[in-house]
Amino acid sequence: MKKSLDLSLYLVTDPQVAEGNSFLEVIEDAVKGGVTLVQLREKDCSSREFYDKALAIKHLLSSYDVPLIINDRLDIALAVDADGLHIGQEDIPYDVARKILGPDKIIGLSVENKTDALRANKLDIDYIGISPVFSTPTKIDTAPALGLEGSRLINSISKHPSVGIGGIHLQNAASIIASGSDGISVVSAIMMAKDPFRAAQELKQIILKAKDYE
Ligand SMILES: Cc1ncc(COP(=O)(O)OP(=O)(O)O)c(N)n1
Ligand SMILES: Cc1nc(C(=O)O)sc1CCOP(=O)(O)O
Ligand SMILES: [Mg+2]
Repeated sequence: MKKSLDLSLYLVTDPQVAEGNSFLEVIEDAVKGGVTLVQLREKDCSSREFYDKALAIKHLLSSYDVPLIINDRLDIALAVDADGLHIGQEDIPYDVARKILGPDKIIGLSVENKTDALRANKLDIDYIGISPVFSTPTKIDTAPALGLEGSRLINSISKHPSVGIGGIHLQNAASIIASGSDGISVVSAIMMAKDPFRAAQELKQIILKAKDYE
């Protein structure tokens, strides 16, 4: 059965964490602080390392009932029986991913402009990542930043739930919800925080408050 999806606070991992913190502890603290979904994103490691990390995180998240999404790698998602896969416009096509993963897995797709959003409306995806809302040093090969206007436009034409991604932190998290998204997706605001539990807790409070105003 497909895991229920709460996009409110979506943590996308990065192997780099603040000094003194360990990768798995950051993820666990962030989940304890209110993260509702975790994506394992690895760009520079071996397949074996990716697999081992995915297995460890899956084990960790199973006690919190938080779904694990794998970035890019359909093979790893299958190998660890992850809850889903996130694909971008240059990744494996949606149809192939759905055919191999089946109807019970979560599939997320990055949407970088209006055309992507209209195409995505024809797909049975579970959410879109509005990509990027603000520019970010975390990922340098992004499409141009959409801004809040772009995020609002995409949400107005999309039939799918959405998260904003790119440059999101405590000060602008509420504006993402106000632009019509169901949640925020962050890397550095949690992975690089000295206290990831507190960072997640503060972001979550802001999101829940912003949702109350919707
Ligand atoms: C939630 C979410 N949204 C967008 C992305 C970006 O995916 P993609 O464009 O495939 O880029 P990479 O992350 O693979 O570099 C994402 N990962 N998560
Ligand atoms: C993984 C990712 N994808 C993006 C996109 O726009 O598609 S931006 C991004 C990194 C977001 O990192 P931070 O929260 O540190 O700004
Ligand atoms: Mg990708």
